[in-house]
Amino acid sequence: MAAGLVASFVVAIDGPAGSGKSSVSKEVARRLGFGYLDTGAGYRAFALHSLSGAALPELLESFDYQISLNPDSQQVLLGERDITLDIRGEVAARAVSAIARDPEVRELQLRDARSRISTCTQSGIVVEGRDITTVVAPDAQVRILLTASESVRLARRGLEQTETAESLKARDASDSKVVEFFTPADGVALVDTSDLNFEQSVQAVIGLVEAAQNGR
Ligand SMILES: Nc1ncnc2c1ncn2[C@@H]1O[C@H](COP(=O)(O)OP(=O)(O)O)[C@@H](O)[C@H]1O
Ligand SMILES: Nc1ccn([C@@H]2O[C@H](COP(=O)(O)OP(=O)(O)O)[C@@H](O)[C@H]2O)c(=O)n1
Repeated sequence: MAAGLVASFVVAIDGPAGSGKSSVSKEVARRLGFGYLDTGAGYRAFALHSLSGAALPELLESFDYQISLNPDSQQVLLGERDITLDIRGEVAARAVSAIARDPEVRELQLRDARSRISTCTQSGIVVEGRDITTVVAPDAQVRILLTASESVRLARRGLEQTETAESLKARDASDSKVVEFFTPADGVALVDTSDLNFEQSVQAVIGLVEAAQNGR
């Protein structure tokens, strides 16, 4: 375990937008009875927080953020405000990559994610984002890079209609300058979901978890 992490069994999943990280991680967590942490939600919440126009030191100081670790009911709060739906919108998507480039914001999110992992009361937790396998939980028992071809990812997002193709491509391009999530780091398993349906993707991840649990 990396310093500060005490949660029992950690499944770390990284990958670009639309690869299936959130939906697959949630379902894996449900089936295994694990907690689920969407670290992108923290960056998206900070992006909405930054729209107040305050300077960065003040934004870092006043960021009051909560997220549940329950895969069946993900509630996100900024202070008293419920931003569960707002963080998925185009406004947050357009603002988030610039925010995610700032080292102080990344440090705050790193501490936040590690603290949530360490307080998870389930037997394990699935944590997904861009730098989980490399920075947040490099010593996780299972480390996976979930990918899919760009056309497949755009089609999946198109079906959801949460973000334009241009915005998603710009976000991936900007994000990949900050952290590497197209090529697996040493010891990270690559799961390409381009030709897998949802259930096959879930099974691929569960298979890797079971192999690690059985010491294979
Ligand atoms: N392997 C898959 N096959 C088909 N659809 C998938 C698969 N994985 C995810 N999806 C669908 O694609 C959409 C985007 O997935 P999502 O989990 O939000 O990706 P990410 O969190 O990586 O951005 C969702 O509607 C999800 O149900
Ligand atoms: N571990 C993480 C998670 C998200 N992020 C940033 O937060 C944004 C939103 O992440 P997300 O996981 O909600 O995005 P999707 O993959 O769901 O589209 C990303 O575009 C990155 O800018 C990050 O930098 N590091």
